[in-house]
Amino acid sequence: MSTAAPYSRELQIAQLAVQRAAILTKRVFHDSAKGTVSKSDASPVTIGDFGAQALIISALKHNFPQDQIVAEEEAAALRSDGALSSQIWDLVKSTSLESSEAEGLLGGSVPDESAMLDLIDLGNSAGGRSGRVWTLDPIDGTKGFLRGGQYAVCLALLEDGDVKVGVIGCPNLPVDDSAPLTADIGSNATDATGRGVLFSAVKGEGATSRPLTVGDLADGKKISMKPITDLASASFCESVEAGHSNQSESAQIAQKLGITNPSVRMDSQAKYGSIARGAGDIYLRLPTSKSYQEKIWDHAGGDLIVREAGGEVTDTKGNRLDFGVGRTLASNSGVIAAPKAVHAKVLDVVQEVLGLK
Ligand SMILES: Nc1ncnc2c1ncn2[C@@H]1O[C@H](COP(=O)(O)O)[C@@H](OP(=O)(O)O)[C@H]1O
Ligand SMILES: [Mg+2]
Ligand SMILES: [Mg+2]
Ligand SMILES: [Mg+2]
Repeated sequence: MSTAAPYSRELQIAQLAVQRAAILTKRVFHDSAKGTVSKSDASPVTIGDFGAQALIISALKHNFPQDQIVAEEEAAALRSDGALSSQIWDLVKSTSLESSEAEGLLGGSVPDESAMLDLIDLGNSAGGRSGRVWTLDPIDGTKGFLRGGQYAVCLALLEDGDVKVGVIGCPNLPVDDSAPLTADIGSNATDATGRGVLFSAVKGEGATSRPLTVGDLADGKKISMKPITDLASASFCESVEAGHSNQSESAQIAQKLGITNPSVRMDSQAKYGSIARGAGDIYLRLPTSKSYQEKIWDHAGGDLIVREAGGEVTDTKGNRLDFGVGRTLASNSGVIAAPKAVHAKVLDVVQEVLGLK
């Protein structure tokens, strides 16, 4: 008797749902009006974020009605702004996958505008340590999305707090896994021909990459981190936003490690995907304040994809990221992702520079 690969249905639905949402975000990306509004924390959100969240939750609800969902956005601002809501509805109702069979697997289109708002709000679960919880970032790196840099559509499944499936769609990354991490990957990297990558991982099954929008889902190629012996030639990446990660501490760390290349600054979980496929080596995210708690949707997919590609991911204290404490990584501080062979060395220098030892 043959048994299906673990989580194969969850993986397939997550990949199709991310592909469909990326069709929507790309449409918005090429539109001059992105319907940007400012959230209560002064961060931006666009009609692309809301639309992508509605489409992905619709697919999850159809396939896994019992599962909890922890998603970044909520519909409150749309319920009090009919014009914004109808702009999003125009996008959502007119975005579908080319294959009608695939559309059928996702449950087809969202019935109406009011159902769309309710779907967006289904992402309000508190998360936690028990049961199945999907975590969704419809557009990660909204600032990158707005400036024409990197962004990612991110979906992951947690079971009892442990990441089992991670899928990250990066419309602006080069398809070629060996394309080096250079500064221009971070900016003016629009989704021209040859761009758009879908990273996936299932716990214990490895990580893959494939073109985001063309070809068969089964075409994924195994990816792995670059074996690295000499840190002098390593490349490291970090946020574009200095408010999200301390860039002067990271420069000191790089110098102490003997890294000679300047950091590559790029938005979103495209950083995790890039190091997982060996285009870069190290991802540092150093806290800028004691009070900010990282969000689980900003890290769950990337954490699994990097670990399945042969990497280690911890916080600055050396602890694994704990996705089971709620909507945030309340018990962690920052992120250090690196190939297994050098992670301890990198962590040691991080702790020295941050005064943690
Ligand atoms: N002060 C802060 N410190 C760390 N991360 C922050 C932050 N303020 C916002 N963020 C998060 O940083 C994410 C982007 O990550 P990066 O800097 O790696 O591109 C944002 O995701 P969204 O763009 O989905 O809101 C947001 O959740
Ligand atoms: Mg946001
Ligand atoms: Mg995010
Ligand atoms: Mg987001």
